[in-house]
Amino acid sequence: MTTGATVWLTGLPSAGKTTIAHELAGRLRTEGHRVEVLDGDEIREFLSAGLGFTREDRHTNVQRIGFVAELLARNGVLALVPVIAPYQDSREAVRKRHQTNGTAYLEIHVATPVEVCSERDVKGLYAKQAAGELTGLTGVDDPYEAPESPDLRIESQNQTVQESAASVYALLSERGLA
Ligand SMILES: Nc1ncnc2c1ncn2[C@@H]1O[C@H](COP(=O)(O)OS(=O)(=O)O)[C@@H](OP(=O)(O)O)[C@H]1O
Ligand SMILES: Nc1ncnc2c1ncn2[C@@H]1O[C@H](COP(=O)(O)OP(=O)(O)O)[C@@H](O)[C@H]1O
Repeated sequence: MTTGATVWLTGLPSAGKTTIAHELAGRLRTEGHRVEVLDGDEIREFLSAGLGFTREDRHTNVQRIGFVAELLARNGVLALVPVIAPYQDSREAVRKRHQTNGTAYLEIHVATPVEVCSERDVKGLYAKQAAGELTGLTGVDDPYEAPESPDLRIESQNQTVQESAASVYALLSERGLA
């Protein structure tokens, strides 16, 4: 069985987490790795149905995803997790769960500045917030606690999608995980 790992991509809405995860997943699958992308939106439709965006609900969401990712990773899957995870203590709890089980865990900060994210505005959330139709948007009127020492920081505004995905791939390779 190949070695699994959780690769958590944290960052603001529209930072590029999902795009990088899918680009990387394609490359890893081509090479024969077993890969799952635990997409935030999908998880919220099923595993976390009914949860909102309060601090408590976001924490619960992140712990559930961390639990599933660890199970997958422990069984040889590369679990790619493009989920905001705005709170340091939530992310730390997920890291600890992996550590306790001896499962590899990488934290990638997709550190695209909020100005760039709000211009990309893939889902129109920044526009909605600006129009007063939405409150509690991460990075605008809700907290985002940036990781202090992630395993990798990606400045997606200065790179192509392929370059960003390649930098995560390089890290996995360096750690003997790809
Ligand atoms: N208020 C608010 N704040 C932040 N994000 C919001 C909000 N409302 C809806 N969304 C959309 O929900 C998507 C999934 O969020 P996550 O599960 O990744 O968030 S969290 O970790 O539980 O905070 C998240 O997906 P991404 O854009 O892919 O990051 C958002 O598009
Ligand atoms: N280097 C890059 N990495 C990732 N996305 C990028 C990059 N450069 C531009 N983009 C664009 O930014 C947008 C990011 O959207 P998405 O991946 O849905 O963000 P998130 O999942 O963080 O909300 C996409 O339209 C993508 O094509």
